[in-house]
Order: sequence, then structure tokens, then C-alpha cells
Amino acid sequence: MDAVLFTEHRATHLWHAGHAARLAELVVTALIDEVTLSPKPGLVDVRGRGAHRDLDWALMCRSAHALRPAFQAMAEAGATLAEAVTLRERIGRLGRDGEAAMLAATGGVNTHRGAIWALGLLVTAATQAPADCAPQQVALRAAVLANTPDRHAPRRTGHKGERARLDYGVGGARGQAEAGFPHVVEVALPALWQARAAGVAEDAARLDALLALMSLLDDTCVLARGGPAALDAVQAGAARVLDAGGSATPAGRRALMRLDAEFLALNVSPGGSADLLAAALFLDRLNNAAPAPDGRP
Ligand SMILES: CC(C)(COP(=O)(O)OP(=O)(O)OC[C@H]1O[C@@H](n2cnc3c(N)ncnc32)[C@H](O[C@H]2O[C@H](COP(=O)(O)OP(=O)(O)OP(=O)(O)O)[C@@H](O)[C@H]2O)[C@@H]1O)[C@@H](O)C(=O)NCCC(=O)NCCS
Ligand SMILES: Nc1ncnc2[nH]cnc12
Repeated sequence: MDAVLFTEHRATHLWHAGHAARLAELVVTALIDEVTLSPKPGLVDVRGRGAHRDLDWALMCRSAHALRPAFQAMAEAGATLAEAVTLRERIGRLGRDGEAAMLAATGGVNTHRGAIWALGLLVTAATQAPADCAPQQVALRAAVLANTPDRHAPRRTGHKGERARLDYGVGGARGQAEAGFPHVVEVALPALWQARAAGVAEDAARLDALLALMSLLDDTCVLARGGPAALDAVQAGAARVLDAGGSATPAGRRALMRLDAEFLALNVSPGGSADLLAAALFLDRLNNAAPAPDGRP
């Protein structure tokens, strides 16, 4: 390889590595923004554990930071591996390694397994085409990845979400990704943007996006703990808060606090909606991020 070609090759490699690091930072920030958003019904936030005995804000932040290397490696893979099955199997391995890093950081507690899946697919899809990062386009590329087979992925995970998916015939995290994250692109992001356009403060806009997700999502966290009755209560309760004016209005805020108390009494926590809110915050930032200074594709 002559000197000029080598220099160009090295510059491209360095650009990809720097871009992957920037995107991993966006993912970690989205996960921390999600857990920090308060007051979220039934979920961990700065007030406390929500409907969890084994989770708190500090543990979720520790988990998010522990996942940065996995997200950065997935982003680098998306930028450098063109062949679909090779890429899918690479990020599958990186995701499983990320799950191990998560469990090591949390002392064996599942904080972000679903988020590794969703944000891992999305951050990989983001770097496949850095110049085309509109949420719909990134979600479509992520769906292609999710629908690409990974020989090394466990056929059965044995997890609660899988049990709920099979017991109740819902798509869960896998189905959401394979469909191109419709609840992120068609529900959460429009709710976030409409609230902002209406002059709603950022935290309330994010809460309304979360409530929109909760009102429609087949959240296997909720199904696993409380079955269809609990999922009906979550969906109807979230819709009630939005119908009352949303979290920025006094009536909506009162309804939100009643919903939080109801979820604690039912011991339900909409963790799937929380993950998809983080996904929406990631895609929103990605969409607003300035293009690379050198315009490199
Ligand atoms: C595809 C996998 C996510 C595996 O999914 P599976 O169907 O096997 O079920 P789970 O492993 O349980 O993962 C589902 C998690 O996904 C989130 N989720 C739930 N519903 C939805 C939905 N409709 N759309 C999107 N995402 C959804 C949710 O994750 C969050 O909640 C968890 C924390 O809540 P908690 O209630 O505490 O959960 P538990 O501790 O399990 O329950 P308790 O004991 O407390 O009651 C946390 O994971 C959040 O992220 C669901 O939990 C993927 O993991 C997979 O395929 N893994 C295999 C290895 C692999 O190939 N990985 C590659 C990665 S690229
Ligand atoms: N804030 C949160 N509380 C509980 N489970 C979650 N999973 C992802 N984010 C969560």
C-alpha cells in the first residue's frame, strides 16, 4: 500500500473510530437521561426504586456506563462490516458480551438487557450510513439487522420476556425491532416533538412520550409480572394521564402521581417502554447532531 493510500486508509479508520465513540456517548447519555427522568410511574428514577427491589438510579447509571464499550464496538462494526450475516453475528456476540459486562457491573442484576438489544441494533444501523440518520431510516436499517439470522444466538433465552411473548402471543422486544421500532418512530418521537412544539418543558415532553409508549406497547415486563390485566391497567392508565392534559398540566400531573401509586400497588414496571424512550432520545439526538465536520460519509 503506497504512503498516500495508507494515510487515507488510516484517516478513514480514525474517523470511524471517533464517530463510533461519539455515537456510543449518545447512547449512554440517552440511557442516563431515561433513568433520570422523573417522576416515572413504576420505574426507577431519582426518587427511588419504583416497583423494583433490585434496581436504583445509581445501579442503572453504572450499568449504562459499563455498556459504553459494547455500544462503541457495535457502532464500529456497523461502519466497517458490509456483509449482513457477518455484521449481525458480530453485533450478536458484542451484545452478549455487553450483557455479561452489564451483569458484572450490577452484581448479576438485569438492568438493561432489552436496551442492549434495541440500542445495539440502532447504533449499528446509525453507522451503516452516517449521512442518512433520519429516525425512520435508521429504524428500517435496524429492522434488517434484527431480521438477519445469528447462528450463535440462543434459540431460547429462558428469560421472562420470552415466556411472556410465548404465553400471550405478543411480539415483545424482538418483534418491536423486527418491525422497525414502530412505537419509537410513530409514537414516541411524534409525541416528544409535538409536546416541544407546544412549548412543553423538556422533562414533561419526555414524560408524555413515555406515556404514549406505555399506552400502546405490548410490554413483556408488565405481562411477565401481572399478565394481560396488568398490561390493560398500564395502557389505560397512561392514556388517562394524556387525556387529562399530559404531565405538564396540573390535572395531568395529579393523574400521573395516581398512576405511579397504582403501579406500585400492582408491583408493575413498564421497563420495555423505558427502553424505547431511551431509543427515542438517542434517535432524536442523532437526528439533531451536526454532520461530521469534514463531511466524510
Ligand atoms: C431479544 C432479547 C431482548 C431477548 O428478549 P426475550 O424475549 O428473550 O425477553 P427478555 O430477555 O426478558 O428481554 C425483554 C426485555 O426487553 C424490554 N422489553 C419488554 N417488552 C418490550 C417491547 N414490547 N418492546 C421493546 N422492549 C421491550 C424489557 O427490558 C427492560 O426491562 C428489563 C428490566 O425490567 P425488569 O422488570 O426488572 O426485568 P427483570 O429483571 O427480567 O424482571 P423482574 O425479576 O425484576 O420482575 C431490562 O432488561 C430492560 O432493558 C424486557 O425485559 C435479547 O436480549 C436477546 O436476544 N438476548 C440473547 C443474546 C443476544 O443474542 N443478544 C444480542 C444483542 S444485539
Ligand atoms: N428506569 C427504569 N426502571 C425500571 N426498569 C427499567 N428498564 C429500563 N429503564 C428502566
